[in-house]
Amino acid sequence: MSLKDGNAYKESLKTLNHNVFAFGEKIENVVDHPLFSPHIKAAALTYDLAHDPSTEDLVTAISHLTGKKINRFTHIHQSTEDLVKKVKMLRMIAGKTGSCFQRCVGFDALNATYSVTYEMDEELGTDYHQRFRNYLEYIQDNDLMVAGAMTDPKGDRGLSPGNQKDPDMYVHIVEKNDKGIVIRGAKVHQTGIVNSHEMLVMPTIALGEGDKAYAVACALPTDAPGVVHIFGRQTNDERRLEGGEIDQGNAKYGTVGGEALTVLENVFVPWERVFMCEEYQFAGLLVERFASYHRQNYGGCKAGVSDVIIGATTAMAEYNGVAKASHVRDKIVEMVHLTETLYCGSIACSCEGAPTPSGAYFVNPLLANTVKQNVTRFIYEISRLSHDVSGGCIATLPSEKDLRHPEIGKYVEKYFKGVDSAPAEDRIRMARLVENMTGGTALVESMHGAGSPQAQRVMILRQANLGRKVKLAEKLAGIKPPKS
Ligand SMILES: Cc1cc2nc3c(=O)[nH]c(=O)nc-3n(C[C@H](O)[C@H](O)[C@H](O)COP(=O)(O)OP(=O)(O)OC[C@H]3O[C@@H](n4cnc5c(N)ncnc54)[C@H](O)[C@@H]3O)c2cc1C
Repeated sequence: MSLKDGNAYKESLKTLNHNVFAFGEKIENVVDHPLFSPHIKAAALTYDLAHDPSTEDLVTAISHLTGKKINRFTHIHQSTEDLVKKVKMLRMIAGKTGSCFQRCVGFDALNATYSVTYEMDEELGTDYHQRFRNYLEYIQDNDLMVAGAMTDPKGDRGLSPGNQKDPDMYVHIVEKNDKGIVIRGAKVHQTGIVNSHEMLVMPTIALGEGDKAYAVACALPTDAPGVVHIFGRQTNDERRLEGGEIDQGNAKYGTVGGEALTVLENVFVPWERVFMCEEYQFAGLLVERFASYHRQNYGGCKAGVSDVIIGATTAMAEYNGVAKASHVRDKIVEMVHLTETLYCGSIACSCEGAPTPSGAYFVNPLLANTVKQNVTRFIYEISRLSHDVSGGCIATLPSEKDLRHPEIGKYVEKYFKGVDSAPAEDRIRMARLVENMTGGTALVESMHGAGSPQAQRVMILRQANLGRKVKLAEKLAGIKPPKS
């Protein structure tokens, strides 16, 4: 099958029979629904750009399984060049959407599961890797969008999965039979899942022997029987239902990815789609590998999003007549500096990547975790600077309906005008874009997406090799190692 374009992707979603709820209603057609369509357009762009001669080098790759041209979002990294191209692709697409286009989670889940199943088989004599390769070929050949389903609801965070009062707080295996397994529980914050074809389930945390029922990795269609998706609310999402476009800020592509709570109510998964079944010893490795790939992304996509925020902030400074003020220029420089620092980290962790035993390339995990740690701070600072320069109107503007109103529209236009050369509507549109990209849901994604800050600090400490650093210091200080 050939590479899908955006339209073919959207049409393919219409054939899904999935169980999606939003605002207390069952949604029959997510593709044409105003709540979902911005997210779907963002994902569709990842399909269209594979056909654009100016972007196809980044957005396509050659499958190492089949030798066919595939969408990069279904590719297994074969070199550090592939890792670098991933980051460049994410920045390029985010610059066009100004929001999340959702496909990196599944991309990272595919890469992590690929290498970890290989290592499991080597150590345990299982046959998960070949199963996974068959699944991957199916995904690549049909150019499918895969959601990466890691995060469990977790209930009481102070208790392990098996000690929760409600066992469903982590996805677990409730039955094994000759045909497959039955799983139960839920995954939360699932980016793009209502417009994905498949979901790849992974454990959330490292597990001990007592929790082996929770050691499960498997793939299932998003419309499998027993799967229910409950779409999450976002800041100002009801503006999509009002008609008009200015008040949405980014009417075409929305905010963040469109996340859902996905309930798995006794879902059957055939053995050919099961890639971990009780091998608790490998849960931690799968989590860490996925997390590092995912943290690599953030200096790519967030740099692309920041490019748009910097552009919007610069434009606001011009509309306000303050673009030449030295403090404003300095704040814009700081925004650029923070953005490029994020990008440097993502490029560096890619260049410093190395092959895993499976042959798939993995990022440098210390640098990848450092990037994501920076994102939890820098995007907040970039947004703060944007708020500073743009002015209070990003929080107080009247609605588009007031702007268009026959009686009072003239006042909105008159009193929200800045410099004479720019129409008031341009200033209002840009202010709404800043509002959309720098507040609420958009900010929280930078904090918790790909794991909360402490999760990165744990990985940073583990990777930091403090012993080597102590030895460097001891040598210079003239401290002799103890005689053995
Ligand atoms: C916009 C967005 C998109 C996302 N997309 C996806 C996705 O596509 N797929 C997916 O699988 N996940 C996704 N996530 C989930 C993301 O990985 C989680 O939000 C993140 O791992 C944090 O988990 P949590 O939200 O349950 O917060 P919590 O784990 O509750 O964290 C809250 C605080 O509690 C602390 N904490 C948690 N547990 C402990 C503990 N045991 N001891 C001490 N402190 C603790 C944390 O460090 C943090 O400071 C997404 C999240 C967001 C916000």
